[in-house]
Amino acid sequence: MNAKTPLDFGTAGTEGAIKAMLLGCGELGKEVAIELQRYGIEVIGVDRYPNAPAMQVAHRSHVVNMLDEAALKAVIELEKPHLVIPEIEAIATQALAELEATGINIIPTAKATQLTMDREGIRRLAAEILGIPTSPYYFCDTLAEFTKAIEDIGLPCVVKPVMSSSGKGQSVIKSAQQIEQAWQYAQEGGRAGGGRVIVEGFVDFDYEITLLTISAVNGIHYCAPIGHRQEDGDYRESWQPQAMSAIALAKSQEIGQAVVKALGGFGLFGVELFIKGDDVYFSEVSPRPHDTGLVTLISQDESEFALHVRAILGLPITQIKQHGSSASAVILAEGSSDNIRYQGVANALVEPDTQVKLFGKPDIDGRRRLGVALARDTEIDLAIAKAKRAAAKVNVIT
Ligand SMILES: Nc1ncnc2c1ncn2[C@@H]1O[C@H](COP(=O)(O)OP(=O)(O)OP(=O)(O)O)[C@@H](O)[C@H]1O
Ligand SMILES: NCC(=O)N[C@@H]1O[C@H](COP(=O)([O-])[O-])[C@@H](O)[C@H]1O
Ligand SMILES: [Mg+2]
Repeated sequence: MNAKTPLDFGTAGTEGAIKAMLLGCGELGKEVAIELQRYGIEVIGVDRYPNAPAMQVAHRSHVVNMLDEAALKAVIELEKPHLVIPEIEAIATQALAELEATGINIIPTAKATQLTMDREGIRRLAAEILGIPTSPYYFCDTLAEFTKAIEDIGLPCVVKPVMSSSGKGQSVIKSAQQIEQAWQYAQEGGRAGGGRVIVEGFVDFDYEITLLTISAVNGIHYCAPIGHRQEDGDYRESWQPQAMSAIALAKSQEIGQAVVKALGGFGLFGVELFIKGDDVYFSEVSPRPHDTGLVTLISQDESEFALHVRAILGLPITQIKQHGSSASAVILAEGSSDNIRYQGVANALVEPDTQVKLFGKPDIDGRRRLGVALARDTEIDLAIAKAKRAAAKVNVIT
């Protein structure tokens, strides 16, 4: 497994099993759990609610508030996993740092989980320590500081709570009249309640990508760039490969390499970049598989989930085979139900090179991503259109 602590592969459920604990059991963790099991790893799922997608695949699971340091430590001490694999950002990362110091292997490293949980940590690392281009930015604690920062940066600009994800509390400010409202919204959208926000200059990019970058025992590897479209802070469609100039791709890979090396450890990272002409701006990074990378379930011989597992088990990565123009389109639903059903799945699969994945989320209250449609075609535009057609045919009954 990890090059530092090589272990023999064992068999789940027996004495010599390698045990992996997933902190977060959503759709991304579910695919990681499946890939772990393909190597005979014993998988323990942990999330805030029962019957989460990866729990349905894991050997056993625990319902724990992962922001509660004591509760998180207790479940890790109880199970004594060889590998702790964070799947979400909202975790008591201080506890992970303490556990790492006692020899537990936190994927990719406790430092990576700490720096990426807080926008300030990762932004200062990238821009101020590594010297990577980013949007201009300020961190603010009060409305007065916020107003001053916006004057400096200029409009339009983007505000985000430092601790948030999936667009929560995030808004684009286009006129001075929106400043107070945006401040309020950011105060309500933070994971840890109100507090510090980041104000960023708006990057008028041509397109944005996720560069899946893998740090493995035999070096750094990249997947083909993934383009994506975001709406209300969440991705709607992603595609691979995104066409890019050779210069922009080389710059993107250089940034990916610098960031993952600074965060350390083995695993796959989702490096989010904005591209304008040949210029590349770093936005943020997930030290784990990325939602836009769901497209790799159809676009590559080994998905981002399989590659993450390969890397964290200390296995080499040789080649990553890409199957050509591919796309994913999310199946988003709205409603309130604890008996979600799906109609039209057969109809969604009538076209060749189309797949549907239903995550198995046990309930919905508001809007939630419940599945994804995947497609391949001869051109990117055709693949995106095909994936969207398939997603639209799945009718969610709440
Ligand atoms: N400075 C910026 N300029 C232009 N667009 C931006 C900027 N910051 C964010 N965006 C847009 O908003 C999207 C979401 O931003 P970001 O990734 O920072 O939010 P998030 O809450 O971390 O989302 P997720 O958890 O889904 O990654 C980006 O993918 C991009 O489309
Ligand atoms: N952008 C981060 C992301 O995609 N995270 C994925 O969504 C799940 C939470 O879904 P939920 O909000 O429906 O419970 C997480 O567990 C992870 O798999
Ligand atoms: Mg993002």
